[in-house]
Amino acid sequence: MAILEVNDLSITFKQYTNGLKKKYIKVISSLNISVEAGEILAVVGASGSGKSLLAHAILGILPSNAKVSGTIKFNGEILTSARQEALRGREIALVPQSVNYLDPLMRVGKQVRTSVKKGNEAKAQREVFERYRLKSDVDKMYPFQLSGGMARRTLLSTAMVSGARVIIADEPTPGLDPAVINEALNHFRDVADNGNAVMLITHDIESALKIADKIAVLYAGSTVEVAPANNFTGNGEKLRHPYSKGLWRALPQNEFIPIPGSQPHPSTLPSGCLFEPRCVKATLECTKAQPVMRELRNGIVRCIHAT
Ligand SMILES: Nc1ncnc2c1ncn2[C@@H]1O[C@H](COP(=O)(O)OP(=O)(O)OP(=O)(O)O)[C@@H](O)[C@H]1O
Ligand code: NI
Repeated sequence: MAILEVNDLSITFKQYTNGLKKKYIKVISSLNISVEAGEILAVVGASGSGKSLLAHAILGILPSNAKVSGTIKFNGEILTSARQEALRGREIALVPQSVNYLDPLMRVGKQVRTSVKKGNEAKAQREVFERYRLKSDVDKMYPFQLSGGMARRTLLSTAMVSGARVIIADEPTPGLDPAVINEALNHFRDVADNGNAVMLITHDIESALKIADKIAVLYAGSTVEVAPANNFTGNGEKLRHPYSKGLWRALPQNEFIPIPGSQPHPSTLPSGCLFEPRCVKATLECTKAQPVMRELRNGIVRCIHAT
């Protein structure tokens, strides 16, 4: 059974334009993902595709002007806001994208110790800092005294000591040196191998492929494909969606040819398939409705033409 399951998630923001006119912007539409115990799901997609909002929706930390529909389940049970609050930091932990999430007024060693829910706090904190190469003088520092990389390693440590069943890491590694990136990736693999689930949000498909079991590709606020990691190979011939194939081929180590056009802004989404305006396979049918997610060759895809 999936530990974490997101079904048909949509998020709309209510905004006031000048003259106090209300405007609704749909930033996530009909998004589906699930992660099983023992699994790492990597979530990839361009900037603005909705990766962080997905993470914040699961944690229940969206801004108050966000309207959410669809269901999010943890351990088979619906995550209500009361449950989200009870589980946050205990059963579901976040490695936030921004280092501003550190408490500016608390020494970082203490911040990490506070996250330890079981066992010896001091021991767990020192061990995780050793793992991330943070010397003992860092324990007593305040966030403003840390470099960007040290702050990231502190955020990683905070989530890793929590003992959570689900770790959601939102771009956890930018600015870290390759040895520490590898350490963090191996640590995620260990956490998953111990029967937990990891959702790794990243721009770095290459790194994600080293450890992930499945990759979910987001486009303009929706999932277009979820595929086993080993499908990201060769020319992308094993992938199902034209966007996933394009994203894969656009990598510098592959053909390095970008997909023409750009991802639509949430305020001007196409009415049919969200990728239709840029898709070489598009037909009139594609402009009519957003395709549903369907199973195909051991993965899922949102495209009527995928084979
Ligand atoms: N509070 C908000 N109000 C209105 N729109 C928002 C808000 N927060 C995010 N958005 C919009 O929602 C979309 C998705 O944002 P999100 O931060 O989830 O993207 P992302 O995939 O995490 O991008 P990145 O890779 O740059 O971190 C973007 O178009 C963004 O402008
Ligand atoms: Ni983000």
